[in-house]
Amino acid sequence: FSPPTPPCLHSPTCLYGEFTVAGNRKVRYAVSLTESELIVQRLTSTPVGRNKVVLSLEDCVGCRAYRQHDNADPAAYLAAYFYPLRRRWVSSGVSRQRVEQCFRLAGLQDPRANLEEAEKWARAVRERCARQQHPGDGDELPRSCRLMLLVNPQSGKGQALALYNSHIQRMLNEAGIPHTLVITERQNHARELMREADLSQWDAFVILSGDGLLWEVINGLLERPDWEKAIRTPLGILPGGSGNALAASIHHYSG
Ligand SMILES: Nc1ncnc2c1ncn2[C@@H]1O[C@H](COP(=O)(O)OP(=O)(O)OP(=O)(O)O)[C@@H](O)[C@H]1O
Repeated sequence: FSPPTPPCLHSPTCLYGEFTVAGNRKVRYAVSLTESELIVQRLTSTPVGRNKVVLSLEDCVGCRAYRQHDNADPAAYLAAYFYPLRRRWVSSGVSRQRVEQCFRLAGLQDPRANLEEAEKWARAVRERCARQQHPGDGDELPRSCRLMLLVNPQSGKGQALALYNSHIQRMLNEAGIPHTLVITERQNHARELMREADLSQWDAFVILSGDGLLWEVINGLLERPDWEKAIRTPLGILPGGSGNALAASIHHYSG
């Protein structure tokens, strides 16, 4: 194939391909991957200004290649998941909105060759995402993270578990982050878990709750004999409580 003339506003194209999308095999798209962006251009004529989408790899949480369970179809699929800041309504503030790009690769008759091509793309997108999001890490990718996600089903109006089912589980899967879900059963449950956890098994603890559960996690870690090392374990908080003051401040200051 011969890539189209690279758009001068973007960095050089690293990968180029022409694919259809999962739901419509008639319309073809030119897909270009640069060091910092995924550029998707519709090849079939379309209303002016709506034929090109530029997605920043800084907003990409994950990318994967897969085949569907249809032996008659040799195609492979490439899915990339983005959460760019967008305005939902003209008058509203910006918030992160989910954008999924899913392409169908069926250039060859051999299903394995199509899958290999999709995997090559997925690896290339993930590597560039890592470089954009963690510029200091050189070419080395961070190893996959083993996460314990603690959810307090009682926090706030009792919506934390629903939030996990509707958003968080999907986002972690899209990001390729294996996680163990722990639903706290009572007051001080999280604190006891942190006192006893084998920290060699975990890379991070994330709390989906209000301030109270994080308070328990921190206290549990500080009550361990190895507290000085334990308290360095990365902690995260996703707002699932009523006030969420701590989550709001941390996310505000971290941008
Ligand atoms: N299954 C459970 N049943 C009852 N209480 C629980 C359970 N799991 C955790 N808890 C306790 O609930 C307390 C309050 O939780 P959390 O801070 O998450 O919610 P919240 O008070 O509604 O939120 P916010 O702090 O934002 O107002 C925690 O200190 C924790 O000990």
